[in-house]
Amino acid sequence: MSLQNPPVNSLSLEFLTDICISVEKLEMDKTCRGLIITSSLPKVFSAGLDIMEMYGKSPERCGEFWRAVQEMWLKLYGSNMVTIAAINGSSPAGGCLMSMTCDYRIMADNPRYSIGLNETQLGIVAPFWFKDTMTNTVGHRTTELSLQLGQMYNPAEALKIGLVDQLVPEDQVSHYSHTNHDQVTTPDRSKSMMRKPTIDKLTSKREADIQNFVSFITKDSIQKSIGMYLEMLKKRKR
Ligand SMILES: CC/C=C\C/C=C/CCC/C=C/CC(=O)SCCNC(=O)CCNC(=O)[C@H](O)C(C)(C)COP(=O)(O)OP(=O)(O)OC[C@H]1O[C@@H](n2cnc3c(N)ncnc32)[C@H](O)[C@@H]1OP(=O)(O)O
Repeated sequence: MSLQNPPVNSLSLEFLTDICISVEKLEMDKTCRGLIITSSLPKVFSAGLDIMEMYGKSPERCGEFWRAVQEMWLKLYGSNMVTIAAINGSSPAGGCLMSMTCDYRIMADNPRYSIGLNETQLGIVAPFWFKDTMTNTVGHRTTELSLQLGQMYNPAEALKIGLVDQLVPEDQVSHYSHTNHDQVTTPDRSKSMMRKPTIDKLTSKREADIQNFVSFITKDSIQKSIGMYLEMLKKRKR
């Protein structure tokens, strides 16, 4: 599955819905042995959630958006397929979350790229299931530090903390993803055993999580922070 939503593969409601439909189709295809997620765009795996979906939108729309974010996570984290993230560009926030849902992460060894949960930099708190996914990937202490600082990691740092499993030359990300994938032929039942408690936690609190998101994101102070962050993104470009 090659992500293609220019300019930066931001995860809008529409794009998330497309991703969920694609994953669902693959999940039902008995001939499909697994999934490699990568990006068709240069330099960016995914810029994370589409910030415009969280800025100036109605509570109803925000709720619909958040349900789609949850759905993407539930489908990928709970997938019966062997999943590999072939991270061929930067992957902040929701992009990092998406790659952490996979069984294995291969990243292009380009020091210009970065990956991490940077929500704190936007003035927002990472939701509990983002935090749980990171804890399951890199451990409690690293997650605590990482979330408090909104830390982004270059590939070498990401490998060191275990946020990615392997670094490869930029032009060989696809090759290594397929080679690794071929070595794992059957999805292991230990995957669902390890992930079930985290998945059950969100499933049981799904509606409350949507309500929390909507009331948090529509607050004037949070809208102001997001607006300032958007301005900063645009200025940085010039
Ligand atoms: C009680 C509490 C309960 C619940 C809590 C609720 C919680 C809220 C949780 C919300 C969770 C959020 C997770 C997220 O994913 S938020 C998104 C975070 N993403 C980022 O911060 C990424 C920002 N982008 C970048 O760093 C760079 O763009 C990137 C490195 C990805 C690529 O750099 P490049 O130089 O190639 O491109 P740019 O010139 O920067 O960008 C091109 C245009 O794209 C726009 N852009 C970038 N990122 C986004 C985005 N995520 N959403 C929307 N638009 C984005 C950027 O502004 C440029 O636009 P133009 O200037 O061309 O118009």
